[in-house]
Amino acid sequence: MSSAYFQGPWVPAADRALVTGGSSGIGRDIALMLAGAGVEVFVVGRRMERLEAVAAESDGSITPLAADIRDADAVDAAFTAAEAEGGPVPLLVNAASGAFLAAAEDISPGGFAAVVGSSLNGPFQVLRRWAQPLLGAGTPGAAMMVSSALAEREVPGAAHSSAAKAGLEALIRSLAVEWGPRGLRINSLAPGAFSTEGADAGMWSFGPVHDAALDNIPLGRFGASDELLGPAAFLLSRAAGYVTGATVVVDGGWHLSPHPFGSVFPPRG
Ligand SMILES: CCCCCCCCC/C=C/C(=O)SCCNC(=O)CCNC(=O)[C@H](O)C(C)(C)COP(=O)(O)OP(=O)(O)OC[C@H]1O[C@@H](n2cnc3c(N)ncnc32)[C@H](O)[C@@H]1OP(=O)(O)O
Ligand SMILES: NC(=O)C1=CN([C@@H]2O[C@H](COP(=O)(O)OP(=O)(O)OC[C@H]3O[C@@H](n4cnc5c(N)ncnc54)[C@H](OP(=O)(O)O)[C@@H]3O)[C@@H](O)[C@H]2O)C=CC1
Repeated sequence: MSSAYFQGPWVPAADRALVTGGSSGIGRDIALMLAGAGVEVFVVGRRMERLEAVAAESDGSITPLAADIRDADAVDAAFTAAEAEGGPVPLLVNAASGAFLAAAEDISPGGFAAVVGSSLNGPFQVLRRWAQPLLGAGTPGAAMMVSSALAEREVPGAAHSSAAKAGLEALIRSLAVEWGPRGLRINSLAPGAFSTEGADAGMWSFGPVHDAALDNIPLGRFGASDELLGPAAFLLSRAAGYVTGATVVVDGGWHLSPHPFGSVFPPRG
């Protein structure tokens, strides 16, 4: 995985990065890609043993830091640890998020809060804490928030998640305008269907959802991880120096489908 993604003008915009959700799936792939390009990477997630496993795959350039992004104090502690030796961390990737499929009337207040907390409130606390020292020092930086193609569309069974991700995309537009004049770029990457541990367990292993996705994705298949890494590398590189407030959708055209999930609806209970 590797520095092959960073060539020519596509060099990383900085040499230190913090990646939330870096212990699994999309965040893990991005963390390893950055480390392969010579970037010092801090990976954040709730379970330390999974973070340590990713760190062990690197040559010492990945440091694990356990935190739940819904806990502002824990987020602060993770950034403080990352900043202890090299100062503010100029590159941020927020891939951490959680969701489950459920009919809207079966989503409890606690369930709605858990999903919005990890997909909107938590990512805001991460962005805010990341930006504070950079703004204070006048150091340029670039953030890439992992959104979802479902932010743009109706998705039965994911009312909480689609609302939160749409909020996340609105948030990055506002922050791009507030912080752009002070040197920070803020963008989002919106994946469609990618097989990962978390998404397979929570979504794609549900047969009707998997089949409805395949029926409605214009390119007719799930994405391969390297098809997300290229766009991610671009947003995190100097080549994207004039790109901010943008959402790059990588979904094989799925969000353009008239009815992205057909008539599928998750079972109750
Ligand atoms: C064009 C279109 C393109 C669309 C193309 C894109 C499609 C999107 C595909 C993928 C999207 C992804 O996000 S993939 C990433 C998936 N990865 C993950 O989800 C991994 C992380 N997941 C999680 O952490 C959990 O799922 C999550 C619930 C969010 C947080 O966990 P917590 O431990 O904090 O929470 P818990 O204590 O377990 O639960 C909190 C509350 O949520 C409720 N809850 C939990 N699971 C529930 C469930 N299955 N059904 C109902 N309710 C549930 C509990 O009952 C609690 O409610 P009360 O008891 O009432 O309080
Ligand atoms: N795969 C797909 O098809 C799609 C994915 N996405 C988005 O891509 C991103 C990555 O998803 P994916 O790789 O599939 O999922 P995974 O479940 O495989 O990975 C999720 C990662 O986030 C961490 N994480 C989850 N919740 C928290 C939290 N509250 N605080 C800190 N870390 C957390 C997990 O570690 P731990 O559990 O130990 O905390 C893990 O490292 C998410 O934002 C998701 O919404 C969007 C559309 C489609």
